Amino acid sequence: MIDLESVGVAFDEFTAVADVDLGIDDGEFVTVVGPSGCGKTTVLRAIGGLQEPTTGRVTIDGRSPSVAQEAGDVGFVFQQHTLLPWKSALENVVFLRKMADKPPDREGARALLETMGLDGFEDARPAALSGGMKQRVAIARAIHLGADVLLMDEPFGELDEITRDELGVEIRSLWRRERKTIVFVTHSVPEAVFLGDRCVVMCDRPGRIEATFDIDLPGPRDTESLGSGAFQEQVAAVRRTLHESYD
Ligand SMILES: Nc1ncnc2c1ncn2[C@@H]1O[C@H](COP(=O)(O)OP(=O)(O)OP(=O)(O)O)[C@@H](O)[C@H]1O
Repeated sequence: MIDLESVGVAFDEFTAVADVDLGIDDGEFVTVVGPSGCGKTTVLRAIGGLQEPTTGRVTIDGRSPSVAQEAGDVGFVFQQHTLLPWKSALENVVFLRKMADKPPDREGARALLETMGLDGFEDARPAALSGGMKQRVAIARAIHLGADVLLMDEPFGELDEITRDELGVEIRSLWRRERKTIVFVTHSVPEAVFLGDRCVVMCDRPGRIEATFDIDLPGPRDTESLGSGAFQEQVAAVRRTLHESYD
């Protein structure tokens, strides 16, 4: 369980985030959407122990985020893939486990790369991979770490729309299989609705939670559901909230 209690973050005189209260259950897929600068990354960094809150507190299973992170229980996937350029795809996936002092599992890493559609690219260096493939490696690395909590900051932000949609479907099926807790930050309302079981809408000045939506879409989520009426209605409701916050 991730718990944010009255979390505020200020940078000198500037309040980036104020009064964020949010509880995230184990195994939940939560998306955070809002305009640029509303504090989404700051909240994610506070959850991951990369940003100390100025007020309030964050706990992960009762521990401070930095303790959870050092134990290898929190994995990150950023917009920029952050792979090591001199290591192969496979080595990039396995090395974080080494850093976290977890037992090596090369076969597990290989199988994960295969699941992510990277069969045959295990020995390729990042420079030889497309943007989408690099992000697949970064996601495989975070999952292979064995972390229960995955924090994702616009991981598909630099990808074309079709690759985004496909990776969205893949990340949902990985999540269903692995039952990780995922917190996923995005600018894109359709992406937030498609991926999340719960969508947290943030607004700015100062950054805060404006509303939370339970996303209920019938049937499995695949690229077909992007055209469904239920999906469009949920997207419209989130958009309305974002626009109203500007009035
Ligand atoms: N280290 C920092 N020092 C000073 N100000 C910062 C720092 N980090 C973030 N900010 C400010 O805090 C606010 C929130 O930033 P943050 O990156 O969390 O927003 P965001 O919603 O993730 O934006 P984007 O979608 O553009 O990535 C912004 O106004 C930003 O300029």
